[in-house]
Amino acid sequence: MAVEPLTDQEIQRRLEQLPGWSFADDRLFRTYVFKGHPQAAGLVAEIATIQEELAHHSDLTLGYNKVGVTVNTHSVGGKVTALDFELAGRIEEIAPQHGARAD
Ligand SMILES: C[C@H](O)[C@H](O)[C@H]1CNC2=NC(N)=NC(=O)C2=N1
Repeated sequence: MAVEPLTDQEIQRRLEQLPGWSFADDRLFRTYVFKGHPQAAGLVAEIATIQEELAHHSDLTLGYNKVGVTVNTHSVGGKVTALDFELAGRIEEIAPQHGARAD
């Protein structure tokens, strides 16, 4: 499957379906906040599994009770593609199960 950078217009359209996610500097990003560290780390572990399944990987930061997710597509020079939205959507589906809330 050929993957191509999305236009800014298409990115904005897709972002409307992903509350909490932002776009800047050719990246999609979001921060989740948790009750404590085990919950935050649990989300990171499940994201890692999804990323292996999709063969698409975000940059993750794990703090005490926060997880930061940043993603773009390296193979097109670091632009946002449909693959980034697919990963973001998958993360949104599972984050509530870890007690995630908005930053
Ligand atoms: C071979 C492997 O699927 C590729 O290197 C994948 C791995 N994960 C990736 N992740 C991201 N974010 N962008 C990529 O282009 C990418 N490429």
